Amino acid sequence: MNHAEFQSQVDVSRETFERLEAYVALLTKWNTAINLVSPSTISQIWSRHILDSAQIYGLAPENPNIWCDLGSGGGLPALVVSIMAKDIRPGLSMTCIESDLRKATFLRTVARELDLKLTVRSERIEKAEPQSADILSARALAPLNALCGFAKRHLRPGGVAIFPKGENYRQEVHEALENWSFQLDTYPSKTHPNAVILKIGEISRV
Ligand SMILES: C[S@@+](CC[C@H](N)C(=O)[O-])C[C@H]1O[C@@H](n2cnc3c(N)ncnc32)[C@H](O)[C@@H]1O
Repeated sequence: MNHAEFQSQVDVSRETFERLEAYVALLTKWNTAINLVSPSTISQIWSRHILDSAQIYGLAPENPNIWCDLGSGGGLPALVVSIMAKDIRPGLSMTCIESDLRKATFLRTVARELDLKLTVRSERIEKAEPQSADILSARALAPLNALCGFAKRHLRPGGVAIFPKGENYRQEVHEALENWSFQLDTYPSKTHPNAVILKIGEISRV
């Protein structure tokens, strides 16, 4: 995908697009050794992964300071968000919690090469020190019920969680509401016809 094609979907500067290209090159290179994304999706990496993550950034409230991404894997959406924020929200600091040591090394390598304000905690989400994040994200990590428990630990009061979900999201919301109450906004995904992005706040146990 070139800058003009990407720009037609998400408004980013040429410098930001070039950083995204550098990230895609590293992800593609490392993916031969570590399974960061499914190898079958590498040929559609821009639509399946980069645009999919970029739309999460687009739903973030104005001026967050602390963004925490859980189960970051190969950096989706954490690295995409961090790259997009670099010039326009320089105050944003990203923390990734990723227990797999090799993936954590990849995240740190990209952050260093692209000079991103990003910290990696290679530990379990359940054990990591509470992050008091303004925004929490998690892509392809766990059912919503479990994500609400993670959010309770790592989101500050008044913070917002952004979770992309597949077509079974209604069932996940139904199950989560047995244990949690929350405020929910649902946005259609721009990259998958039946997928959505859930934006959740005011999470508390029922
Ligand atoms: C399916 S991958 C998704 C990765 C990335 N978010 C994406 O969308 O491509 C889930 C990731 O979460 C990490 N993970 C799963 N459970 C975890 C836990 N309890 N604490 C920390 N990391 C965890 C795994 O190591 C894996 O890298």
